[in-house]
Amino acid sequence: MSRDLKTAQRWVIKIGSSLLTNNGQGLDLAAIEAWVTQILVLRRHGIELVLVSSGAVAAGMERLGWSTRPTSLHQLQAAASVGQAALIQVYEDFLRRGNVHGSQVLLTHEDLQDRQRYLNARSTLRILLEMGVVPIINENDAIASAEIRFGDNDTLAAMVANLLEADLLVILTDQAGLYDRDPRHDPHAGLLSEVQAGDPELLRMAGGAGTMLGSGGMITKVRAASRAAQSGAATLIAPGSADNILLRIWSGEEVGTYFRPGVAKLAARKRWLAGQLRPSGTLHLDAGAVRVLREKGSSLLPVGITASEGDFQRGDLVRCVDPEGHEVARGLVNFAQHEVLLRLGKGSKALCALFGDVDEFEIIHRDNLVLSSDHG
Ligand SMILES: Nc1ncnc2c1ncn2[C@@H]1O[C@H](COP(=O)(O)OP(=O)(O)O)[C@@H](O)[C@H]1O
Ligand SMILES: N[C@@H](CCC(=O)OP(=O)(O)O)C(=O)O
Repeated sequence: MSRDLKTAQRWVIKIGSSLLTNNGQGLDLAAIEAWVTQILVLRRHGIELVLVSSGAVAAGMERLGWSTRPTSLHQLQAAASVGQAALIQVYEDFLRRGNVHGSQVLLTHEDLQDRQRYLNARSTLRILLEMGVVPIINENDAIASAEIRFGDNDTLAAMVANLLEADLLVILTDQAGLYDRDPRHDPHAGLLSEVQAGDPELLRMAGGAGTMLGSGGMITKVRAASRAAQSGAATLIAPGSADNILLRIWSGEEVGTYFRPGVAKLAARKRWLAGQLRPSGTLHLDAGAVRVLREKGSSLLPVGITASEGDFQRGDLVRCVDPEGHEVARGLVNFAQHEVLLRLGKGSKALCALFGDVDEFEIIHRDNLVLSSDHG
């Protein structure tokens, strides 16, 4: 069966507005407690979890005593700003029961478009996961203007799944999954158990938001599944209010709609990386570096680099060539050209002597490195 979720190590879980609120009147604390309790169990099973949570506007409206959702952007932003604090507090309180910390990460579209900010967000999230923290992500509503908004959190969650190369994107919503037509409008709608991410037919089945609370509806979820598949993640759209839903997903129960990513994760990831950008520089490697890259799949360290050409910045794509000038790999650099030049050929001791306590040695991390034979 293709729903082999036991091997999924890194999950992004998106909880939608339609689920998080008590009919728009503040947050549904009992529901949040139930998800966090399951998240704590999953963590004990070694799963890394990132939450993408909506609910800031609804929580803010309650705190401010507003009974109807404002229409002006600035009022919505003000409500989100007040509510975001409440939202994080609620998650943190429940997580603390399991001795786990939550952290707040607020993103705008621009943060993930700009390569440098993209890499910074990626590094921070990775460190948080290494530390065992559960990052809780939302759109930075207070400052996001119309042009730089994600708008719905489905898109944001898919981009986070790409960013972290998650294995699984779980989109919890107020329906049992994706139906062949909107079940709110047609009682004969049939639930789809398993589909292929990126199948254009699915977009015709998916409609807009079901309630005033949600934004995006199923269309943005179906698109999110295609986007997540680009870096090899499977997506599951599942009923967030069903009992123990996250644990049932983990145990392999066939709930919700499963979107097969189509290609193997590594192949997808490599195609994604290789197709992303044009190389803006070249790193010349010595024979030892070429060997460990090829044979061990190692990260590229400064010690194996003999020369660096081009005008690249942190996050840019560069080519890596062997002593004969043949391309052996491509990857995203952690340093700009002038910083690479300072590090050329240096081992960790020399780097520490120069830069003090260094926490990032790799010029290209192995997850950001694609051997040239892999992408043809
Ligand atoms: N084909 C479909 N299958 C299931 N739900 C659909 C479909 N088309 C539209 N919808 C609507 O999408 C809604 C979920 O999206 P949305 O309201 O944005 O929720 P969320 O806040 O969880 O993102 C459902 O309540 C449903 O009415
Ligand atoms: N960022 C907004 C939520 C946006 C939103 O409603 O998205 P969705 O849950 O996809 O319908 C908030 O926290 O209120």
